[in-house]
Amino acid sequence: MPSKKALVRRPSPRLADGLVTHIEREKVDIGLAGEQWEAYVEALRAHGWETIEVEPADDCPDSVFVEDTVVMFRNVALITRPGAESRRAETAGVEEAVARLGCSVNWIWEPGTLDGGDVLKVGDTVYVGRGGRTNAAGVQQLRAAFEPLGARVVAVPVSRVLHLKSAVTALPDGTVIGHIPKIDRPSLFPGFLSVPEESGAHVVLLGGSTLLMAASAPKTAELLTDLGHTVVTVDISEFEKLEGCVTCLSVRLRELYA
Ligand SMILES: NC(=O)NCCC[C@H](N)C(=O)O
Repeated sequence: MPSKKALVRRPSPRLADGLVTHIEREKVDIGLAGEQWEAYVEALRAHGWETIEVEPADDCPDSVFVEDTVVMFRNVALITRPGAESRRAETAGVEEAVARLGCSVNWIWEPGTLDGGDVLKVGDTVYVGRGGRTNAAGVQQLRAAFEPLGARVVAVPVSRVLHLKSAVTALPDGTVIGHIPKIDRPSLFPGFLSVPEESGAHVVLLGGSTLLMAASAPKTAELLTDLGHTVVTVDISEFEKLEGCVTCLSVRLRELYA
């Protein structure tokens, strides 16, 4: 039976100092962020996910965005080397957490850089965004780690947003969804559905046809509901101010070998 475990990481008290690259900095309400994080974790739990808290990294403002620090393929955890130097200290605690879960651990090495937010898995196809955070060496190392396990790694350019998954994610049937103005090459994705809002491009697959989405994309929620999906929404406004989205607040572990 597939495991439904998800890694999450409590926000740092320094969250408000998190990086912003493609948007204007706005004041983050740290108290509200904490409440929104609890509600996000509760939404995962309510849909059958066992959440595992990675040791907090209070000195790392962006540590709540745990998805960027590790990429899973089957039972292999590829610990990243984040493109932003200020985020590199985040990986140690995550490495410990995945090792404890029995994952086989592999690493991105210098000069490679790669953020988990740049990796979108659709079945055995692994799309990797080559952009501001992930470099060519990082893409090569991802290929070397996952292609021998049966992955087909497809590199795609990303220039308009922080990460590939800021622009596109995928529905349970494999359809890639995205907001066209934010995508460099929509034609690279077979089975593409355009959505009306930028944050509508971000879905977490909770199981079956249930999707977790940000409350900031009501038109897309309506569109996806009309296509027969069940949409669960959470308000993540404080994380969106730091270019975070629903995907980056957890790492879903579906194929643990245990
Ligand atoms: N995967 C993601 O979408 N991560 C969001 C990271 C946001 C953080 N402020 C950063 O710039 O690294």
